[in-house]
Amino acid sequence: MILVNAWVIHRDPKLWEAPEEFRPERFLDTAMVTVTAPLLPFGLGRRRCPGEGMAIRLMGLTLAALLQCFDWDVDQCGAVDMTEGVGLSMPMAKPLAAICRPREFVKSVLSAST
Ligand code: HEM
Repeated sequence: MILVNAWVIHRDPKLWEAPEEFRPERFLDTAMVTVTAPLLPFGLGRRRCPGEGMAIRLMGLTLAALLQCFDWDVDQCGAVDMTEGVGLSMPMAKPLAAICRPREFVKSVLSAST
């Protein structure tokens, strides 16, 4: 069996500028999201994730709906601790405690539909 170490590829400074920094804006450059980019969130080859198309289409919509419909808060200090824990799916070292409250327009939409 051959296992591809995506963790190492995603942190290779020869492939990525400042790989340890969270810089989502690097993907605004469409050259970064071609099939030849060293980015493997959905795996590779014959066992590559079959849900990729669905996930790509739904992620933006889901995130936009969560931001549009709810006000979000994290714990008292207002900052998210991004320290990585240990595990196959790279959990957070300290689980995120977030509070979401429906925005006013969501409450009225929901109460109108009952
Ligand atoms: C952000 C969303 C998702 C990510 C990052 C993701 C990532 C992955 C990865 C890394 C693999 C392993 C690929 C490999 O072995 O090389 C995988 C497998 C798989 N994914 Fe996803 N996935 C996502 C969403 C989905 C969705 C929405 C579905 C189904 C509706 C799905 C269904 C599957 C299935 C069935 C496999 C196993 C494929 C096999 O072993 O042949 N995934 N996914």
